[in-house]
Order: sequence, then C-alpha cells, then structure tokens
Amino acid sequence: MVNEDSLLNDVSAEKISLGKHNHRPRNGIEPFDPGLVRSTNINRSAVERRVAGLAGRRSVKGEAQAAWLLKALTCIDLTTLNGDDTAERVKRLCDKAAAPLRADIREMLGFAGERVTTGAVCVYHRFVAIAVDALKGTGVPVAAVSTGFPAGLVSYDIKLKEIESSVKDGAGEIDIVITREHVLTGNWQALYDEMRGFREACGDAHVKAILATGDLKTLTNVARASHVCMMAGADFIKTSTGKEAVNATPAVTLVMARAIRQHFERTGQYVGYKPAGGISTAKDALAQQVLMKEELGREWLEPDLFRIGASSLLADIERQLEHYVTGRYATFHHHAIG
Ligand SMILES: O=C[C@H](O)COP(=O)(O)O
Repeated sequence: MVNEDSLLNDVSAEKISLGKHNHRPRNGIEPFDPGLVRSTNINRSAVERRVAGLAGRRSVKGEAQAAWLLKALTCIDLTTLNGDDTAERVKRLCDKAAAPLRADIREMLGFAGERVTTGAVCVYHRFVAIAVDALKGTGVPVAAVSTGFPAGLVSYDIKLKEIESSVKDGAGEIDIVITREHVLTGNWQALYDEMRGFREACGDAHVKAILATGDLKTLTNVARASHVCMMAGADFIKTSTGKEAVNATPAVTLVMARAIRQHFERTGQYVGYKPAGGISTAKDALAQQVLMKEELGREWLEPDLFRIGASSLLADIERQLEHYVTGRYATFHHHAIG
C-alpha cells in the first residue's frame, strides 16, 4: 500500500486526503495598483537557472512517486475541448472523472474504500448541463471554459452572458480567457476592469483566469498579468488554453507561482494555480508538482489550490500506477479515456 505519509518526505504529518474538492472561500478584491505592476520585472536567465537547478535536484521515486501521482490524479481537470465533442464523449469523460482508477489498481494501492476522483471535468458551455447531470452525487465539479474561449475576441457583453449561462447550467468553476491585447499594449487597467467584471458575473462560481502565456511574449508580461488578475479577484490563475503554440512551461510555472507567493505575502489571500496544455505524461505532472512544492509549499498540492488542465495525462498516470502495483506496463488502450 502507498504510505500516505510518503507523499513528501519532509511533511510526514500530511495526508493524501483523497476525494477532497472543497473550494476555498472566495478571495477579496484588491484595488488596482499600477505601481505594483510597473515594478514587476522578470529576469529570464535567473528563472531558467532556477528551473534547471530544481530539475537536477529533485526526483521522486518508488512508493513516494506513486503517492505523488495519486495526488496529481486528484488535481486533474479532465478536459475535452474539441470541435467534434459530443454529449456521449462528455458523458464517458465524466464516468472516467468519477472513477479514474481501475478498481483492482485502487485496491492494490490500499484505497479500496476511498472515493478517488479527478479535480473537475472541463468542457465547453454547450456540455455543462450534461456534465453536471452525469456527475451528480460524485462531488466532482464542472468547469466551463468561457469568454469566447480560446481567443477571447467576442464582445464584452457576450462574454458576461456566456459566464452567466454556464453558471446557470450548474458550472461550479469558470475558466475565463483574458484579452491578450490588454497585456500586449500595457493596458493593465483594462485587464483589471475586465477581470473584475468576469469575477462578478461568476457569482459564487470560482473563476480561473487563463493568461494564454504563450501569447504574452515576455515573462514580465506573464508576471504582471498574474498580479492584475489576482488583484481583480481571480481564484486561480491558469497558464494556457491548450491551443497556443507554447503552453505550460516550467519557466512560466515558476513565474506564476512566485506571483502567487508575493500576492499571498502582500494580502494573505490564497490563489490557486492551474498549468494546462501539453501536460500528458506522469513525468510532466511530477515536474509541475515539484515546482509547486518548492515555490509555494505543501498546501499548494491539494485540488483546492492546484489543478492540472489535461486531456490525456490520466492515461499515463494510471499506467504508471499499474506498473507500481503489478510491476508490468499495460498497453495504452487499456487506459482508453483521459
Ligand atoms: O485546459 C486544458 C487544456 O485545454 C488541455 O490541453 P491538452 O489537450 O494539451 O491536455
């Protein structure tokens, strides 16, 4: 059985706490602070050095790795965002989110009686009601991508209406995309204003701000956009739509995690982090988790503060966990969805 205490060697009192989906209380909204934005600057070489240093120093093996992967699985926002999505595909995805691990693997890991689920299911607005229905009683929330995802270039009014419709259909989380032009032209006030409006339109649903970091040109822009969205009340900041050419790189994770840390030190508010796009292997997930642990600490490894947006990661995690308990690798078709 996976020793729960082995999740991280230096936090032996912590538990894996499976099946926990509680959202944190909503964060407050800070007034716009242009001085803080102007004074935020990122040195790319320093970021790259730190990322390379971490990759060399930290590796998680054996039983501890199985525990980390189990934890990563509970943080996945299991996603389908394709033009050919159908109700049937979304229902199958929901079944997988509610029971992501084969019963025999779960049993061999020592979690037979536990509810193990992914962090959420993430879909387009059209499928929100279907997913909410399919996930009834599972505790798994539905996240809706919104505000003209992925480009975010529909009118502001339509963006607000889209958020409101998804909330009405039962989405507990709304993943909004920001207007990249506001960042690229340095119009931080406009970014703050739209983010506040999105947050308000979400009502009680939690809001994740997708920065589309691959479009933002510099790490300084990534850090400034992170701060502005957090000031305006984002519950999570998220890297990417998965549709940009570059998605959740370790450098971007480091910059966004540090922005979250600074925000926490300044305001006492906990903002979550969601890397998304191109995270498809257990190794990718572990690299993101290590960065979170090193930069933000143990609390930021739980699904209320950490999610991984991914369409195909689950299959590899399940495969690695099967290998851990049986000593064998199954072929990929045994872990079909996710
Ligand atoms: O938010 C989630 C992403 O769209 C998923 O991207 P992916 O298909 O590269 O895993």
